[in-house]
Amino acid sequence: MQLTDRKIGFIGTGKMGESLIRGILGAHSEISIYASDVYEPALERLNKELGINVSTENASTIMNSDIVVLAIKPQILKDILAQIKDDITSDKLVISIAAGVPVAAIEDELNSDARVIRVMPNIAATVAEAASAICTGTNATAEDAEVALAIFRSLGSAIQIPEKLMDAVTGLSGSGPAYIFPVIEAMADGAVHEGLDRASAITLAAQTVLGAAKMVLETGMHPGELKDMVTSPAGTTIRGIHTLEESGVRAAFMNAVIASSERSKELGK
Ligand SMILES: NC(=O)C1=CN([C@@H]2O[C@H](COP(=O)(O)OP(=O)(O)OC[C@H]3O[C@@H](n4cnc5c(N)ncnc54)[C@H](O)[C@@H]3O)[C@@H](O)[C@H]2O)C=CC1
Ligand SMILES: O=C(O)[C@@H]1CCC=N1
Repeated sequence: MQLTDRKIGFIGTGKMGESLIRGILGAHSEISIYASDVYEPALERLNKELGINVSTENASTIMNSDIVVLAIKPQILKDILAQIKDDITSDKLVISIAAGVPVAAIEDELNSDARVIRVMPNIAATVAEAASAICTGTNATAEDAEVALAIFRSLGSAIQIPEKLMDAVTGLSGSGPAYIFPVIEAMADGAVHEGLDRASAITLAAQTVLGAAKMVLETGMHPGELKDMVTSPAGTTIRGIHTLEESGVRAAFMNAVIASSERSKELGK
């Protein structure tokens, strides 16, 4: 299966649509991308910067594409599906990235033979480091799942999961970059407090998060074991860890993931 033979269309070129387009072009510069949005200045900018085909007509994007990515807000998805229903023929694969919206709710708005896949990517697709999960709808074939996995693996990592776990993934990796950006900023703030310049502090904080993540992924070791490798008896790190534990940092992060997952469930109702 050659991804580069497929034409990919985006309905919605906001933050996530643009992130995915940039990521895909970074991985496969020769792929044909079509995109539509109601906001013309964004389309013009993307056409100028990335050379993609743009239109204010969703029907035009769909007509030109084999794969149609729905990158619009969950709250307007139903209305847009009603508008594009008859343009989505069974030869097209529909990929929805809308948080919370179940595949069945999308299928209900389209013709009965529509091939639908639901994906939860994240904003790090922009730099080909997204963490994505996919699940398939009633008519999506095994090849469709392979195509979706190939697209999202070219933007980072991607796994296939049962749909009932999509809300958990949304709370974890879909929203997760936004939990970590303030962590990087706050760690840098601490070093600025101690006299380091802002730019160096942000670079060191970000590289520290990147390096820690890479160690978890590449060594396969448990994060707790890796933490112990840094923590010398009566050293500096255990002092910092003690302070974090006193602040309830673990409960705070667990609660963030749980709250976000709950919101994803609400969006699906
Ligand atoms: N921002 C993120 O990090 C992530 C977002 N998502 C999902 O991606 C989807 C898009 O989210 P964002 O990009 O953050 O929102 P956004 O608001 O930045 O982008 C939505 C875009 O849809 C466009 N739009 C509105 N009406 C339209 C219409 N009738 N036809 C075509 N385009 C139309 C808007 O002009 C806007 O550019 C949402 O469903 C969200 O749940 C999923 C994972 C991560
Ligand atoms: O905040 C949101 O609703 C979207 C979905 C996951 C990340 N951003």
